[in-house]
Amino acid sequence: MSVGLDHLAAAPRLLVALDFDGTVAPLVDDPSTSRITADAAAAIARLRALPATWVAFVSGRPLDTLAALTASGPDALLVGSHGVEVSIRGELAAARLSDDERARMTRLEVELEQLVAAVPGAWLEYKPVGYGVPTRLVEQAELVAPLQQAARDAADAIGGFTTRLGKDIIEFSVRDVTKGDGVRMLRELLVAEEGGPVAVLYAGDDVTDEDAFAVLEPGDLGVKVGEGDTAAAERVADVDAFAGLLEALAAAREASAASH
Ligand SMILES: O=P(O)(O)OC[C@H]1O[C@H](O[C@H]2O[C@H](CO)[C@@H](O)[C@H](O)[C@H]2O)[C@H](O)[C@@H](O)[C@@H]1O
Repeated sequence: MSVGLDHLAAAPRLLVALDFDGTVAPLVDDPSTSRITADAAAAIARLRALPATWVAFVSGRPLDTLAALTASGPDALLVGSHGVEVSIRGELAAARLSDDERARMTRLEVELEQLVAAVPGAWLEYKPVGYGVPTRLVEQAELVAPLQQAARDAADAIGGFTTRLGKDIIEFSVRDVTKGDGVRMLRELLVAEEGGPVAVLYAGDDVTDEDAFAVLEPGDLGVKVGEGDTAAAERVADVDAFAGLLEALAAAREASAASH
């Protein structure tokens, strides 16, 4: 076990904040079929059962989808839509779009629908504060870059969109909020409730997770799942390896709790 995990195992208060796709659930072609692995689910259940230990999901997924995919109960801490939507133990902070935001989304929707219709295998994800254009199933790989550029141009022409390039997806949001904002909010919430510092483990696999790694503080640990540039201090190879890390953390924290 790394020094980082030892430290987290003994931390007086611990927040385990997890990205979903590519971190606890393997990437698949159809996002509706994504499932958290049994090993990750078991480790998360063990962590949740420990004192002063909280598990949150921080995802680009819409909040309702994230809640369903993580089988979240009333105690869940969820951040969806890359930080825009929040649900704290059932208390929902949904995104209320202004008339201007709604109008810009409608304009972009029309343009994106036309663009994906012209590229076999492309389709449109309709999200509460924007759209995703998944390209995983695009039949002709050479059409992906032009599609993404045309989608980017359409969003730029309308204005006011945050663009994110993820794994086989380009996404557009009318809100400039990030997963980093979500992690910061979760930490502040727990610090206020518990009256003391909270160590954070954040894990993620994609570029959007770098916003969360960027808000980590001394005593926290960032874990990058898979390849790619990262500011995270640790890296594991894949979803299964990360489930192993969660299991090791759960075991070490159980031992730490038993010794106090
Ligand atoms: O922040 P995350 O929990 O990682 O969610 C980010 C996006 O995840 C989904 O797309 C990704 O997973 C899909 C299913 O495995 C995969 O087909 C796609 O290539 C990945 O980019 C989801 O569809 C998006 O809406 C999320 O924003």
